[in-house]
Formats: sequence, structure tokens, C-alpha cells
Amino acid sequence: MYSKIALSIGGSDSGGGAGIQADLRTFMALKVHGCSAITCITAQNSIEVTCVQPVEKNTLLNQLDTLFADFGIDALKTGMLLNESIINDTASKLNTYKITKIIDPVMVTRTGSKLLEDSAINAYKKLLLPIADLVTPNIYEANLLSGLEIRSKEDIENSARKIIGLGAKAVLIKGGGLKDMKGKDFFLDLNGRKEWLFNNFINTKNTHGSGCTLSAAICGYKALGFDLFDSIQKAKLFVEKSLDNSYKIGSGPGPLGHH
Ligand SMILES: Nc1ncnc2c1ncn2[C@@H]1O[C@H](COP(=O)(O)OP(=O)(O)O)[C@@H](O)[C@H]1O
Ligand SMILES: Cc1ncc(COP(=O)(O)OP(=O)(O)O)c(N)n1
Repeated sequence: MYSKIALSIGGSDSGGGAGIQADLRTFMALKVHGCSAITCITAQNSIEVTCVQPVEKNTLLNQLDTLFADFGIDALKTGMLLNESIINDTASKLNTYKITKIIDPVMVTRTGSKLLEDSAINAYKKLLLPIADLVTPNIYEANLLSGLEIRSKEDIENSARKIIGLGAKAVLIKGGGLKDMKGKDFFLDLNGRKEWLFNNFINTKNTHGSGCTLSAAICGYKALGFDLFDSIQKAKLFVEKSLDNSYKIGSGPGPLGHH
């Protein structure tokens, strides 16, 4: 019980639906010990983000150094990294860790609040994609990373190829941003393995934190020792069940019920 350790590097969601809070709940549900390195603090509810405060450089670096000095972390994921300076600092450390790295390139909430400065997109491409074992963009994020406008399944596949071309070992593009594509995601890796992955559509408005939950579950299953592709399949099932257990706590989209 709890012999494996996963780390989430990302932002705090004061509303508890996404970010570090969703990641730690996901790790716990998978019976993986969860650690966190907080990059920024957001004041957030189900409808808006009213304030974002990055932590100081040394606060971020000390969280990482202190964890790695004592714990044998099995896998990590990144979430909200906010700006170029946080991406630089995170990448400088990640370069030295020989564990699975899942990069969830969080850029904007479903309700339209920006979680990444525009000027930081190039830093993602230059510093994080080349060290990613897996990158998990939604349509909007894949668009910005690949420079391709995505309107169809074919565009998704082309965008995935571009992202692999930028150095990521594997990519999972979440199709939900296109009509009738919720639950349909496209996987491609460096060896040319390509698969469309499907889970059942869950008819709920309470989807806040589903992207974070997916990347955290992939990270958790990797920490438990599953290979990357199995981890993704299991994580999709985990998200489906968590969406089925989702609930409403404010006037906007509510959180997932991690189980
Ligand atoms: N209503 C839904 N029913 C089933 N699966 C869903 C639903 N909404 C999202 N998903 C799945 O949840 C995961 C996260 O996707 P999504 O919410 O689009 O990411 P993001 O929050 O990054 O935009 C994906 O695997 C997606 O297929
Ligand atoms: C602090 C923080 N990190 C990440 C997100 C984004 O969460 P995600 O699951 O990608 O999507 P939304 O449900 O927010 O659209 C966040 N909101 N806050």
C-alpha cells in the first residue's frame, strides 16, 4: 500500500476542482502517494479565475530539491506553469530527473480564463516538449503548440505529427474541443504507433478538472509500473468513472468525483 510516489508540479485551484488539488485526489484514489511542487496560486471558483500569484523562484526550486533529496519519486506530471520563467526553472530541474515526465500544457480554462502567458508558448516548445515522455494537449493547446488550426480528425493527426517533430516521445491530443468528439483522443508516439482511443461519453456539465485528472491518472498508473499506453487506457477509464461521479458545487461546471 502506497509504495509508489507521484509528483505534480502545477498551480493551486482554490476551488479544489482542478490543478494540484485534483491531481492529489487522483493519486490518492490510485493508492499512489502524491507530492506537489506549487508554481502559482489561483483564486478560482467554478466560473472564473480572479487572481494568479506565482511563487518565488526559490520557493519552487526548493520544493523540487527537497522532494528529490529524500523521496524516490516514480513519475511526475506538470500542469499550470503560467510563464516563461517558471517553465525555465521547471525544465532546468526536469532535465536532471530520470523518471517518466507527463507534460500537460495547461493554457486556458474551459470558462475562458488564461492560465499561461502568450509569450511562454515558445518556451514550452523549446524546453519541455523535448523532454516529455508524453504531452497531453487539448485542441486549443495542440493548435498553439503545432501551429496548425484544428477543425477535423485529420487535423488532429497532423498536429500530433508536428508535436512529435518538436521532440516529444508521445502525444495524446484530447478531441473534446471539436463537435461530437468528447471522450475521443488521439495517441501518437515516436515509433509511429497511432491509435484513436475512445471512452463512453458522460452527459454532465460538471467537467472542471477533467484534463488535470487525466494527466494525473496517467502519471499515477506510470508510477505504479504500467507501460505508457496501458496507463493512458486505464486513465481514460478513471476519468470516465470520475465524470460519472461528478457533482455541482457552484453555478458553473462542478468537479469530478475521484473514487
Ligand atoms: N463528457 C465527457 N465524457 C467522456 N469523456 C470526457 C468528457 N469530457 C472530457 N472527457 C475526457 O476527459 C479527458 C480530458 O479531456 P478535456 O476535458 O477535453 O481536457 P481539458 O480539460 O484539458 O480541455 C479526455 O480523455 C476526454 O476524452
Ligand atoms: C490551477 C489550475 N490548473 C489547471 C487548470 C485547468 O484544468 P483543466 O482540467 O485542464 O481544465 P478546466 O476544467 O479548468 O477547463 C485550472 N483550472 N487551474
